[in-house]
Amino acid sequence: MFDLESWLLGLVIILAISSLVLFNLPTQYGGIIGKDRSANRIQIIVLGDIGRSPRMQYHALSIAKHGAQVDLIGYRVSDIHPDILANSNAIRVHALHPTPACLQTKDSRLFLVYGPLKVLFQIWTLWLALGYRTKPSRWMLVQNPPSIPTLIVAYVVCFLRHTRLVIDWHNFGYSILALRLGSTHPLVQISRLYEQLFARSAEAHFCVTNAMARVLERDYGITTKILPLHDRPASHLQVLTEAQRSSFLATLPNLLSPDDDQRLQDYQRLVSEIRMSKSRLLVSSTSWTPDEDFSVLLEALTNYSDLAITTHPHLPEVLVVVTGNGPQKDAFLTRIQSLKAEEKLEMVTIETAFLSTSDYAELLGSADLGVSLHTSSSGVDLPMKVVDMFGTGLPVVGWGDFEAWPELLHEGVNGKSFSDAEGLQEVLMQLFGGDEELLRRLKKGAVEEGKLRWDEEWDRVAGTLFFPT
Ligand SMILES: Nc1nc2c(ncn2[C@@H]2O[C@H](COP(=O)(O)OP(=O)(O)O[C@H]3O[C@H](CO)[C@@H](O)[C@H](O)[C@@H]3O)[C@@H](O)[C@H]2O)c(=O)[nH]1
Repeated sequence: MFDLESWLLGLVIILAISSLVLFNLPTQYGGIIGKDRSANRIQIIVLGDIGRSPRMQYHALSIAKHGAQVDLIGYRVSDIHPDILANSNAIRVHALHPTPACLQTKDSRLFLVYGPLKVLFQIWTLWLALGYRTKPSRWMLVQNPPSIPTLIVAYVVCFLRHTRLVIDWHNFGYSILALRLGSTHPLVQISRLYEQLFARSAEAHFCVTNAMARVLERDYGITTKILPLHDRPASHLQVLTEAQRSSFLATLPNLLSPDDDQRLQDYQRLVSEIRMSKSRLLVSSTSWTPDEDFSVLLEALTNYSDLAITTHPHLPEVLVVVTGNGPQKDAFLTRIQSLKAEEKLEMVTIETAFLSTSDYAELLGSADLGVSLHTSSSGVDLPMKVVDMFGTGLPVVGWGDFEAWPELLHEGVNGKSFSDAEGLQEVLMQLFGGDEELLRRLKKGAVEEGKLRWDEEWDRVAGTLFFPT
C-alpha cells in the first residue's frame, strides 16, 4: 500500500516531532541539559490566590530565611504578605494566568462542558509556570487541595526536571468536592482515587494535624515520610499592649468603610464602649467557603440580641467583624440585610471587611473573642484562623465536632467549643454576660498557646527535610 518513500517520509516527520518535543522539554535540576547545580531552589505552588494562602507564604519566608531561592507560583488577586514583597531577591512571585471569565460558570449543567475546559487551561498554565517560567529546582512544594490538576502536573514536571516532590496537605480535595456533590458522586470517588494515586508519587509529605498523618498512612497507603507540621502563628501576629489596642480601635470605624455619617457615628460610639468593656468586639475570619456555616453564627446572634433586649438586659451590645473574601460572602450580606429589616439584630452590629495583613493582626489583637465556624470536611484539618487568634492572645469559641479539634483547642483552657447555634449562643452569654473571670482565664490560655511560633515549628519539622545538617 505504502511505498518506501512514504515510509521514509513518515519516519522523518516522527523523528522531527520527537526531537522537537525532546529539545523543548523542561530543563533538569542538576541534569545534563541546563545544569543548575549551584542553586538551592524551591518551587512553591498553590492553585489559588497567593495572598489568601497564608501557610504557603509562610513556607516561602521560612525557606528564604535559610538562604534558598524560592519561586512562589499561584494567582495574584489579593495583597501578598509584605515581607515576601520586601524579600524579592530571594522570593520571586510568578502569577498564574487567571482562568478566562468565559470558562467560569455556576450553572451545574454547563459545568460538565466548562469544567474540563477550565482544567485543560489550568494544566497548560501550570505546565508553563512549573516547567518553563521557573528554573529547575531541587524541591517542589505543592499545596493540596486543590488536587486537580495540580498533583498530576507537579508529578510530571518533577519527573522530567529531576525535582523532588513534597505535598503539603491542608485537607483532602475529594472531601471538599463531596460538600458540593455528595460523597457517593462518581466524580468524588474518581477524585479520591486520583489524589491517592499521586500522593504515593511524592518523596515526602507535610500535613496540618497528627490525625491527618494517620489518615494518609492508613487510607492513602503512603509509605514515604509524613511530617505533621502544625500551623503556628507567624511573627506579625502579636499580643497588643493596651495603648496599641486603643490606637487601633480608634481607626476601626473608618476601616469598616461606613456608607454615611450616621453609620460612622454608630461605629465610633460602639468602639468607645468596647474600649471601656461596656460593649464587646467579636471577630471571625473566613474564605467564605461551604465548609463554614455562618447561619449558625447568625442564629446565635439573633437569639442573643432577642434575649439582650428582653429577659437578659445585662448582656452587652456586640460588634461583630467578619474578615476575608470568598464565594459565599454576598449571600451572608443579603441575609444580614433582611435580619436588620426584621429588627432582629438590635443589640448586634455585623460588618465584613478584608484588611491589610497588619490591620488583620491588630483587629484580632483588639477583639474580646474570636469565633471559628470551620466544620472540617475531612474531620482532620484545622482552621488557620484559630492559630492567628491565639497568636494575638485572643481566646476562641469554635465549632468543635470533629476529630482534629482537640489538637488545637483545649476546652476551658484557651477557648470553648460548640456544636450548634444554641451552644454558641450559650457560650456568648456566659462569656459576655458576666463570667469575666472565665474570659480572663481563656485569654491567658490563648496567650500561652500562641507562644510556640511558626518559625520554630517549621525549623523543627520542615527545616530538617529541606536543610539537613
Ligand atoms: N490579610 C488578610 N487575611 C485574612 C483576612 N481574613 C482572613 N484572612 C486570611 O484567611 C485565613 C482564613 O482563611 P480560611 O480559608 O478560612 O482558612 P482556615 O479555614 O482557617 O484554614 C484552612 O486553610 C489553612 C491555610 O491554607 C490550612 O492550613 C487549614 O488546614 C485549613 O484548610 C486567615 O488565616 C488569614 O490568613 C483579612 O481581612 N485580611
